[in-house]
Amino acid sequence: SPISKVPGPWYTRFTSFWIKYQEFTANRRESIHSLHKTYGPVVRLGPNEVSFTSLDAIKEIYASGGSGYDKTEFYSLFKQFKITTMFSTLPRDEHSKRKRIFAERYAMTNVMKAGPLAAINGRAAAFVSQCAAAGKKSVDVYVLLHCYAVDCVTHFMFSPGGLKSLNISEDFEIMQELTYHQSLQKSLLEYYLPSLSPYFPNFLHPRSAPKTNQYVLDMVNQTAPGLESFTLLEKLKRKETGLQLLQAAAECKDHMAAGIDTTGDGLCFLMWELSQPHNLIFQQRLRHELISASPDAPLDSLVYLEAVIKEALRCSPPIPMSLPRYVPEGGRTIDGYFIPGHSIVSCQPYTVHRAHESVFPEPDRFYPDRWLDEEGAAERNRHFFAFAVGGRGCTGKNLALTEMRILLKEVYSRFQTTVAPDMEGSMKLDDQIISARPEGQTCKLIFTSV
Ligand code: HEM
Repeated sequence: SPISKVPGPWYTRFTSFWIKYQEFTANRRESIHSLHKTYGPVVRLGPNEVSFTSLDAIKEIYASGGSGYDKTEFYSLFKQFKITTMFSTLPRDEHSKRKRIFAERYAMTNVMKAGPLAAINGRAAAFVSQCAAAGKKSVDVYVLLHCYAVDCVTHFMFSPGGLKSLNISEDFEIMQELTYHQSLQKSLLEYYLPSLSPYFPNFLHPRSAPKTNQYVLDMVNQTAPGLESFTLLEKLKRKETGLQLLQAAAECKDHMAAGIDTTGDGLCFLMWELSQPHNLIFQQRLRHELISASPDAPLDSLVYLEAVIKEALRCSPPIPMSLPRYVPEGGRTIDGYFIPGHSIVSCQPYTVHRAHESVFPEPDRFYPDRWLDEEGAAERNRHFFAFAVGGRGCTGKNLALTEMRILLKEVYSRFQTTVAPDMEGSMKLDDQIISARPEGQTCKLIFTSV
């Protein structure tokens, strides 16, 4: 195979066992990263799989023809209620039809309407009041940020039926169900051994989420009028979308899952970084900008706030792993290598953000100020891959960024955060199927009023 000419360990010419083993042991991301350090921008992961890091490869794989190459069956793992959603649709033509339904709801013009903003501001205020109430005691922001993220996304989809997991214990249980699970190996077993899956004993199946399922079905089946006009569900229930109720429910559940760990973990890594003693200087710069900005200044015009957000998502992208795609029929030449049709190709945000030292010097260092320099700004933005790119890039990007901006403004214009003395959990990236979360699933900080 022409893939045997691609650099990589000799055994990857003959077997995909090595990369599957890395996947099962939650080492796929780190292993691919170290292969790129050894072999350069193109590496062979198996007889039929290659990983890339260059901008040209990103454009070809994810943005050629608008949406890039088709997704692989890996994404079938993300079906909801056994139904294929926009995220788990593999062919790009089918995907773009489905995407048209969502585009207007996730556009900045809709996210910035008074309704969604009031909901996000309300949840940010609930977050801040819990931090203030803790006084000198530590606050586990890992928990509260997951509550914040699930509250915001459910308000966006179902208002006035959004969750209040920051305040209501039944809603808190839904957040817990979505956040605390260990399904990496179980999901991979289903993916690699689908025909055996019906015979697996119960403990080998990924944990179900009965409370979440019931909540989403209740929201979708409710017939009483009153769904706010900006909500996703209001759009999905319209006849012209052609969606059955269960399809609408599957999409909503998918967006709920897509919107909780990503935004929650992204904010958690960010606040953790800003709370390190050697990074308090960046926190001070952020606070200075927030306090001195005019109250009417749009949040996306605050350059230091943007720099902090981008730097956190660059260092610890919530979806840091390979986004696999099939090379189209006939094969394609990518970064100078001919790759046959139906081979699997991918780039992983974690490595794209670290492999180009001329664009991001000292790539492992959290250094928001790098985003302020006008020189090289275009290159940095082009290499920013946390939300992916092209037609299959993140649909919820505008919502996620708005949630992040509002929460950070509320927190850092009021408090200084520092690492709590009783913080013992590990903040190492712990890989899940495609996303990664803090290993200890806890992040204790002290909030001191300023
Ligand atoms: C910081 C927060 C977030 C990050 C870093 C992020 C990142 C990403 C990435 C990298 C992808 C592409 C995945 C792939 O191709 O395999 C993606 C897709 C997606 N994201 Fe996000 N996401 C975030 C928040 C959200 C939120 C809040 C929502 C919705 C409420 C959302 C909904 C989606 C959906 C529906 C897709 C699938 C798009 C498609 O197939 O066309 N995301 N996201």
